[in-house]
Amino acid sequence: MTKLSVNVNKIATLRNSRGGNVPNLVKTVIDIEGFGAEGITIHPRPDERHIRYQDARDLKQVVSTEYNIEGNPIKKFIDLVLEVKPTQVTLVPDAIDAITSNAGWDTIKHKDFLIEVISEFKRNNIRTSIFVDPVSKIVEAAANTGTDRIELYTEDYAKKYEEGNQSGIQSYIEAAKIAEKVGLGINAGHDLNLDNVQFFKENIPNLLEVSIGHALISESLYLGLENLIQLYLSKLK
Ligand SMILES: CC(=O)[C@@H](O)[C@H](O)COP(=O)(O)O
Ligand SMILES: NCC(=O)COP(=O)(O)O
Repeated sequence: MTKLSVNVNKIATLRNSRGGNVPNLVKTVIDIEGFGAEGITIHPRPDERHIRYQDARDLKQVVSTEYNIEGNPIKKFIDLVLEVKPTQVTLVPDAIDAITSNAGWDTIKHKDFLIEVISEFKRNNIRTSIFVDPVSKIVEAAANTGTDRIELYTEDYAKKYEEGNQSGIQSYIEAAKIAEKVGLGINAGHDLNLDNVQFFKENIPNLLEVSIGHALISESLYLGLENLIQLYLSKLK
């Protein structure tokens, strides 16, 4: 069973674009869970361009499924996560000016740092996951950090799948086998969508969770527009 965790960064992006509180992030999250999602993911960035640190606190009051907070473990982020105490923290090595996450951890080079941060979260009973590329030696070394899980960075898979190249899954299959061997749980995310998620799941049977945001929110616009246009037309008759 693979859990679907909905990343709601883009709901916050839309809200922030106008000021005010439309769409209402808290209400949207309650509804997303009501519609069956099994988790909520947020990725507060230091400039708070979408999720604000206060959103992370507000959502803690309403999330009733798995609450996953992703981000680069700078001090401000670590303090926030220790205060909010989500179900899971996912550590991502984001550059400060990154438009979106674009690389996984080097678990060999940053082993000592990761051990230190992960042990602090685990002392506080927060499950940990680290964002990694599907590279055998990186996944193997992830086990030395003490993390509970890895999140496989799926942009490369998604890009190749869109080009019709299904062999992009191979490195993920290898990575998943190694993760299982060294006792790590497996999550996945980035650019997963309605077209590519099933093939990924079918090939990674021990996949515990996917977090999906950008495509899912975009798809919800496309899938909702026809209905909504009819509703507006009926008001304007
Ligand atoms: C780690 C990851 O792949 C996602 O959290 C992604 O980076 C979403 O962040 P943005 O919504 O800021 O692009
Ligand atoms: N961890 C990945 C995530 O939360 C969502 O990434 P994306 O679907 O917005 O690319």
